[in-house]
Amino acid sequence: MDEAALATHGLTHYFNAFRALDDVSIKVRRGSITGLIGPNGAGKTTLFNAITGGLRPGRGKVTLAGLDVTGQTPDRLFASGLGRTFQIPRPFSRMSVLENLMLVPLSQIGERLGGPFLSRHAMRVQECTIREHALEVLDFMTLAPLADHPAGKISGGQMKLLELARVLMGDPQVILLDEPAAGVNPTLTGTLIEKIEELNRQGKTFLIIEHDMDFVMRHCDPIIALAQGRVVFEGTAAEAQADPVLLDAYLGAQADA
Ligand SMILES: Nc1ncnc2c1ncn2[C@@H]1O[C@H](COP(=O)(O)OP(=O)(O)OP(=O)(O)O)[C@@H](O)[C@H]1O
Repeated sequence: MDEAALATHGLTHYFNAFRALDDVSIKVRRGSITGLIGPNGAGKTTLFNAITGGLRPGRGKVTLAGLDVTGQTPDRLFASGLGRTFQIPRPFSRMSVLENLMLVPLSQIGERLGGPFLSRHAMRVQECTIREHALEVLDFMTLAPLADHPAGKISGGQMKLLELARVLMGDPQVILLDEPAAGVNPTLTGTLIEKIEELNRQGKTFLIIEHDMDFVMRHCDPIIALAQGRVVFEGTAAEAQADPVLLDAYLGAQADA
């Protein structure tokens, strides 16, 4: 059986004449917490967009558990078990934290539960089920006390937890996180890491873009580095710290910043 929960095969993408992705082939091992690093502009978010359907790659293929999913819409991919969060959280700010979670399955899981032909009674039962599930997810993410708060009024760190909670509503097997620790205080980062590791123990696979090297070195294995749209390194944290190409391409660039 293919070990890769997710893989890209020769992904190449141009923005006009600029090559943002250059023949990117990566394998995200089932059950891993894989880190994706690289200097600003390396192509990390473009790679996430090409994987999760926000961008149709010019060339190459994306496979999810061995199945070709290249160019599928984000909604379809989410329904197939691939979830992602964004660098800048995008909650519906006037809705409550709980409502933000309940919206996810109405457009996703709800369709699987019976589509538009449900009776009123069945719809009420479905809404209760979704509400219970949302409350469980909020509890797991330590957000239950904020359930009735407007999502726009919670802290940046809590929004990152909410993003992951929204993704968990779909129970995806593979989760992509775009800079989960950016702008998050150390306490909430600790909570986030604890939850990622717990979900990983339950079998979920993660691919995480992160600039916080401490986070990456401690919690990600393997680590993949991109520079100028190309994969320049893949290995363990210890190998990353000793790799001259990586030091030059990334850690050096960071030191210059
Ligand atoms: N829609 C677009 N149109 C044109 N150029 C783009 C577009 N999106 C990204 N780029 C360019 O592609 C390159 C890769 O950008 P990308 O956002 O993927 O990098 P990144 O590694 O995620 O950077 P960061 O760490 O700063 O988020 C950058 O030079 C960026 O300016």
